[in-house]
Amino acid sequence: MIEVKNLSKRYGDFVAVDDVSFTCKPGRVTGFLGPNGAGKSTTMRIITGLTPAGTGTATINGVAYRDIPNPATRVGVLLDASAQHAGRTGAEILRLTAMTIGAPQSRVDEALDMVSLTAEEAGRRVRNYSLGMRQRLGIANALLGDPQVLILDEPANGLDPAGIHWMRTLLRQYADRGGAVLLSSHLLHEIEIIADDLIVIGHGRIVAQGTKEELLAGTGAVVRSADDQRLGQALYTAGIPFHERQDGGFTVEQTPDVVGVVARDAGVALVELRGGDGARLEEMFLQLTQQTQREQPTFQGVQR
Ligand SMILES: Nc1ncnc2c1ncn2[C@@H]1O[C@H](COP(=O)(O)OP(=O)(O)OP(=O)(O)O)[C@@H](O)[C@H]1O
Repeated sequence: MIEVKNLSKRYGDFVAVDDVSFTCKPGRVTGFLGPNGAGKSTTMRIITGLTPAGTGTATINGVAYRDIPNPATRVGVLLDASAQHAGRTGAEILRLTAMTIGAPQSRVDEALDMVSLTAEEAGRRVRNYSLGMRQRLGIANALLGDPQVLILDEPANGLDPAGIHWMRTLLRQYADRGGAVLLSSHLLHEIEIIADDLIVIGHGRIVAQGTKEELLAGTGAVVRSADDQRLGQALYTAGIPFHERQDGGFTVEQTPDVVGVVARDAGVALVELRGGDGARLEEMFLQLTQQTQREQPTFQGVQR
């Protein structure tokens, strides 16, 4: 189990991580979601002892990472898949890690198998690997010591949709055997596919956390009409809170049937009316992303 308590980190006047607390439980895949620069990597670097915390604590099974003897046998870490030695082959990198952490060499083939890298691919130099292959190699490296906890920074970067599904299966099986996984992503859709629990971070602060079902459930509605101005007026008059959506229409804090009645009474024809599954999370994430980017946000599966 990973426990982060009241973690903060400043760089000069800039607060990169601001009073962050969460736990990652065994048997669960926890997604750490936030736009670029939100503070995900900094938090993960603090958990893995690479960056000192300003205030607060981060422990793995009750112990700070730096105090764990032979940590790779307890915690598998992948923070930067591109940081692997480009001149070595994948197999060489794994053999070296196995030697360093005292894992049997037979574990190299097992790890390659787990990430579906073939013997031929493992024999190639890493400089010739695609980003997706580097991610697989990095995960194999993290799994070598048979750890109970995995910490992966943007592991789905460079994976195609089939690769993302493959990763979900791998991490699901790992969690089902009792492992705890913390993985970060700046893509809502990606994390929706892979994670059981979600922690959403923006500007260094946690803005939402809970199970995926809790966060995606939402009781609201998404509505689009032929006359949004009139519909907005009718919702306002009925005292129902709503927010304009980036892509037109509204996210409404009421059930679709109530919204339907308001629209009917106002004589507004609806183009779309559905339950707000994840709508609030999606909106919140869009806003966070927009605040941290100068250009229009574009990320797959959300922007239409
Ligand atoms: N060593 C450092 N010195 C100064 N600022 C830093 C340092 N490391 C990180 N930051 C800043 O802290 C903020 C959080 O960065 P971090 O890398 O944790 O974000 P992130 O959520 O992982 O983003 P990304 O998805 O882009 O990797 C950023 O604004 C970054 O510029």
